[in-house]
Amino acid sequence: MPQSLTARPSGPLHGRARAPGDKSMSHRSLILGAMAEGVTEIEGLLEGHDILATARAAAAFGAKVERLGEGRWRIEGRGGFQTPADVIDCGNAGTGVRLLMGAAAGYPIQATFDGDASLRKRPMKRVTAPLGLMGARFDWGGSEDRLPVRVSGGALQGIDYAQTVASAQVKSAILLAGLNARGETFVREPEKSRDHTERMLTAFGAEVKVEPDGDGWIIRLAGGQRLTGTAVAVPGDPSSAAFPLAAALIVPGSDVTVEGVMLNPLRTGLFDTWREMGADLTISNRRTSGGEEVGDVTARHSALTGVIVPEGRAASMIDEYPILAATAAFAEGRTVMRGVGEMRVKESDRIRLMVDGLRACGAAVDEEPDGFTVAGGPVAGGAVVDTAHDHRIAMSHLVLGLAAEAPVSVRDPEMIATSFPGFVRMMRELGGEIAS
Ligand SMILES: O=C(O)C1=C[C@@H](OP(=O)(O)O)[C@@H](O)[C@H](O)C1
Ligand SMILES: C=C(OP(=O)(O)O)C(=O)O
Repeated sequence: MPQSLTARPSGPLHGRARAPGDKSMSHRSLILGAMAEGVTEIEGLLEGHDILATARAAAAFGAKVERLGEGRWRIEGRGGFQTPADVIDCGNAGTGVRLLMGAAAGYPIQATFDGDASLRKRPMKRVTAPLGLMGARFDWGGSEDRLPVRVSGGALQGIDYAQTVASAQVKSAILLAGLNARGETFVREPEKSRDHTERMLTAFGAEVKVEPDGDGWIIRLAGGQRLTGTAVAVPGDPSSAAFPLAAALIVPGSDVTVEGVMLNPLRTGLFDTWREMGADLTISNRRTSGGEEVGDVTARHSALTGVIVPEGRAASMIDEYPILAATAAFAEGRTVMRGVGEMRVKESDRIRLMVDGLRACGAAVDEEPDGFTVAGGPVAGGAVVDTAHDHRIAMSHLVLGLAAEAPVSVRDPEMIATSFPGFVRMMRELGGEIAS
């Protein structure tokens, strides 16, 4: 991958593309497959770097992990994790490390987790605190709350845990640990977050009870349940599909269809928001695949209008605010995004990076502690943007550059491969001019 990539003002984007496998479900299919007894066959697995790190971790914990073909993987679990020989390096993946820590905590083993420079900056206590209450021990390698950390697991007790922020990663870590704890585990969420872990645990034979509770729900799981390997079909990732669809919305004359996009309502907040902005977005060929609703999503160039994004929608589109902000720069009026302080603790401080990048491209943006506002208008472009090695920041600015008045370059685009290795090729095939 070159040191920078440049997107040039492009003619209309046209065509059909297939969304890469969903990252959240890909991590979970490997982890549950490794925890289960027997064979799990996965198709449609995302082969991004985050997921390959989780596949290596699954093997290090004792599962037999084989790649059968493109997106086709076979995992033979041993019904438990063994102490790995080496440090578990989760690379850039918050989801990978947090879910794996939860899974590992349930077994009487020790494992040290680490990651790249970005992952080493991200908070881990949100997961280690509840797992600690369950009885797991954590020894921090450097500063508390940051990787590397050694987990000593086993002999856990179920807990009743009320989350303050709706986080699917924290919920999932607790549930995976709870599987091997004594007694019942409860997780209370203030708002609903993605429910792939609950759905997939059920597919692997566990009983998970979910009850509504205000705007959120209570998830309940009895300890001592066994998982049995199963077949998993991973549908397309709406968070990745968002990039070609966004390009179609902002480049005049475009008409792009992304096939096989997962439409779980806890993941489609961006599509709802774009529609409210006036986007011409249609869904066809709705069907069920891998226990999830999927469809083909078509976006056509649209005159967008700024909106106030409801704060309660944040969890259903938390990774999509960067690309929403890029499209908002082309809308008429202001788009207000609040209640998204979580964006500051992702692969980068995504509020700061988007504010800086959009301003460098000539957009008017206001930054707030837990959000930002983008005022739409002509986007000059003509900037070289810092990505802080964050895949979504890189892709969002490249999409923006396709519709700006002058080219936009991004530094350090190699991280795009963590979630969307085929991004540049797909954008080029659709007619987007992106080159090194
Ligand atoms: O559970 C998951 O697969 C994810 C949950 C979200 O993080 P939080 O749980 O921290 O909100 C999201 O940002 C991440 O990309 C994937
Ligand atoms: C936040 C993200 O992922 P993770 O937390 O797994 O690093 C993301 O993909 O935008």
